[in-house]
Amino acid sequence: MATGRTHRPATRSRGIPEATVARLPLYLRALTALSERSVPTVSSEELAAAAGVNSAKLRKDFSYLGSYGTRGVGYDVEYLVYQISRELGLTQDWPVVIVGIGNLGAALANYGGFASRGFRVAALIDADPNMAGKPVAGIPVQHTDELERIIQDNGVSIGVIATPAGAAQQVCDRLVAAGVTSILNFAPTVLSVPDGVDVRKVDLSIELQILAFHEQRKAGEEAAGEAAVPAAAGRGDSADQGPDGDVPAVMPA
Ligand SMILES: NC(=O)c1ccc[n+]([C@@H]2O[C@H](COP(=O)([O-])OP(=O)(O)OC[C@H]3O[C@@H](n4cnc5c(N)ncnc54)[C@H](O)[C@@H]3O)[C@@H](O)[C@H]2O)c1
Repeated sequence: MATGRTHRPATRSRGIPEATVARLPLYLRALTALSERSVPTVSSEELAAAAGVNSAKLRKDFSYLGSYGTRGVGYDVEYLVYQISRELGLTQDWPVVIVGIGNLGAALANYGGFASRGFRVAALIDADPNMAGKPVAGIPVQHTDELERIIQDNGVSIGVIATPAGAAQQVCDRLVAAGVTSILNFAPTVLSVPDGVDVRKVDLSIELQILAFHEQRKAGEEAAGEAAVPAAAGRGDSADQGPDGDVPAVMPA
């Protein structure tokens, strides 16, 4: 999915630009696949192709990590997995709470990809008293009355909001007051948060709208009988993957 920006400045820890941070998960996903196939080294071109990123951009991104590869050999896959995981803070376990366990919240709770990437679902929280105690993905749903205690007991710093839009700001305020400093917001609303709290917004309908824009443009070009537009000039090697180039589907908060 595609990344926009958080409420943090464009440049963050140790001078790594936000756009580079947004691409690190793409490299990590490609590198993990190579690691699972026991591939020891990879060239910047191969890795860039696997991650869907331009290779010059990849080399620049890795230079921020102090990783330059070896000429004629490429990058050491296992070391890069470690380096990127460390940079992203994935070498530690992150307890996450999901608030709003409807269709989307339940689907997220059932998604195995969080745990395998170090994000443990510590609790599922919903305002519906009829859901309290019912297991979703093997975890009993807890009532919102318990929200503050759950956050504190589990040392949760990351919250996922999957409530209706009208409830999202209030849920956000409670999460922040209880100590959450990073929020992944699926509700179609703009959240306001104090300084120091990062919000990332996921909106699949916006991604579809961007694709619709490109579809419309392609149709227009065909109708005008124009010569085929090279991929890099038309939708771009990155423009079709998100607002910030080759980055995942999360929008600015
Ligand atoms: N970002 C995306 O791409 C995307 C995709 C699908 C849905 N959504 C959004 O995700 C949200 C959830 O969608 P859904 O289909 O799962 O809805 P849903 O109605 O199935 O579930 C919402 C859940 O939130 C709970 N809830 C309501 N108010 C609450 C509160 N104050 N505190 C805690 N829980 C509360 C409800 O009891 C319900 O269980 C909606 O805002 C929807 O627009 C976003």
